[in-house]
Amino acid sequence: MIRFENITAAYNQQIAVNQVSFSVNKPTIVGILGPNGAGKSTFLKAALKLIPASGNVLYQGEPLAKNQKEVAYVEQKSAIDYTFPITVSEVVALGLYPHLKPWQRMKNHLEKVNAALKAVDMQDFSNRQIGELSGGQFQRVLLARTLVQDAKLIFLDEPFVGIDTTSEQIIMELLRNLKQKGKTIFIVHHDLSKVSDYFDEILLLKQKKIAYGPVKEVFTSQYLKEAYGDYLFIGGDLT
Ligand SMILES: Nc1ncnc2c1ncn2[C@@H]1O[C@H](COP(=O)(O)OP(=O)(O)OP(=O)(O)O)[C@@H](O)[C@H]1O
Repeated sequence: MIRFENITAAYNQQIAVNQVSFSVNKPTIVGILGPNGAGKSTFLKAALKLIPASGNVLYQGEPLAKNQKEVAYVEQKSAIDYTFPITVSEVVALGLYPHLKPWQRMKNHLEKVNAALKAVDMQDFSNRQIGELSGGQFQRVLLARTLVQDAKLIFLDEPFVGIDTTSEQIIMELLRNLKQKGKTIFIVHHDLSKVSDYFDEILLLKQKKIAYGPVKEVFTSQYLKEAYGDYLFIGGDLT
């Protein structure tokens, strides 16, 4: 379904992601894990060609670039300008623009935006400025933008940083529903305690691929030691 081939990226000639290849063959929730600076965010940006990179991404056998409509990407929160004067419903509507034709009626568009806001339990905030939201509320709005886009492939960079447990549960439940509907979701994540709960498969990264596969096969002390070194302690069984 989707194949990443030799994804490589560098900053100032310093390699950040080195020849990463793997395939996902069915709707899956994929966790991208690794220590600070491992190249997790860079891998997403390189795969989506948001930064100069080499390698290929094939979706259904075709270059992903030919299927831009099927890609939704939510960047790390720190990369977003909260002071930009835009309302919640306007942010969500941005997800529709790749699909919206000029003659399509506004009403339809508003219905979709409202339905997506309802799905993330943010319907009461539609006219708020984004600068007036909490971190978790804002993350839910970004997810609503992804929902209206109706993309097959969803890439989320650290969606749970700084958000409360309720928001995290709402988002995870939504992502599981999206998987049931045939979507594949990639999540850069750093909290190792939730791995078995959240993900079907994981990519363990430390510049190069340490391992990719089902959680049971990859979330092992041997691979974790390779990625994180000797000092990692999670406690109890890993899976
Ligand atoms: N814009 C940039 N310019 C130069 N170097 C960068 C840039 N962005 C990232 N790097 C470097 O590339 C490497 C990978 O960074 P990246 O942000 O992809 O890691 P990460 O695994 O997402 O880290 P974290 O868990 O800390 O968010 C790091 O050494 C980082 O310092």
